[in-house]
Amino acid sequence: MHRTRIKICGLTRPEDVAAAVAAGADALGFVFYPPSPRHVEPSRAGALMAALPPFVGTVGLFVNAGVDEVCAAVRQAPVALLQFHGDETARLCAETARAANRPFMRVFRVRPDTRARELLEYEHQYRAASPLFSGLLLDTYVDAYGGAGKVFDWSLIPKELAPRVVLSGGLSVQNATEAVVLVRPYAVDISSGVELAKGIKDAQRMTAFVGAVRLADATPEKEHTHERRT
Ligand SMILES: O=C(O)c1ccccc1NCC(=O)[C@H](O)[C@H](O)COP(=O)(O)O
Repeated sequence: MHRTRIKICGLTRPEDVAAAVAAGADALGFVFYPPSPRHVEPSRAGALMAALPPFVGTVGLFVNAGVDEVCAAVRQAPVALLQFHGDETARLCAETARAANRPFMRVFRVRPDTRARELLEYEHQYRAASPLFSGLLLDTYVDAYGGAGKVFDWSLIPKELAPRVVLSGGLSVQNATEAVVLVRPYAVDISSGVELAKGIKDAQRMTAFVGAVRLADATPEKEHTHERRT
């Protein structure tokens, strides 16, 4: 049985970090994008991370940050993985990841007219650009950069790509089981769906979300009702 990994993103408070870990999150995300209401200073994120037990992954989310900015952030908050959520080119991701000495995830923001082939080519492009590329995170395209709680059409994800992707965008306690049963992604990522307010997480919703994903993991494989495009 596949165990879908779970990342909870946009943590800003020690009590939320503790609750996310208690809920069973595999990884925690810290938003290093000052305009975001979920922004944390790297020094604060470093302090939040210092309280973590072993085997909990940490991710630093950046939007169009410069190489120096990313390197300075990871010195204060030694996240295990970078997440590039803006318009960073493959070359810039490769250069930044090398300078920061960290693997990275690239975000693709899916639009209604995104084609399956485009997703596969995008993944290929980033994989070819750097050995530090660790995978694609699929989020929903919105005019702002993210954490908007909007779902995209999961049937756009090619079947061969699904087991490698991190699925995000508008996931919630209500839709998590369906999303995981339909897509069978490597991992899921949630932020606004487990919030009381922006940057303030809800312990009960985090626990319920993890439970909804585990329910999907335990649900036997069946024919996908969504037709996958190629
Ligand atoms: O959270 C933000 O404020 C944010 C700002 C800029 C870029 C990305 C941002 N968040 C992305 C995420 O938290 C997740 O990776 C993911 O997109 C899930 O978001 P949600 O739809 O709210 O669950």
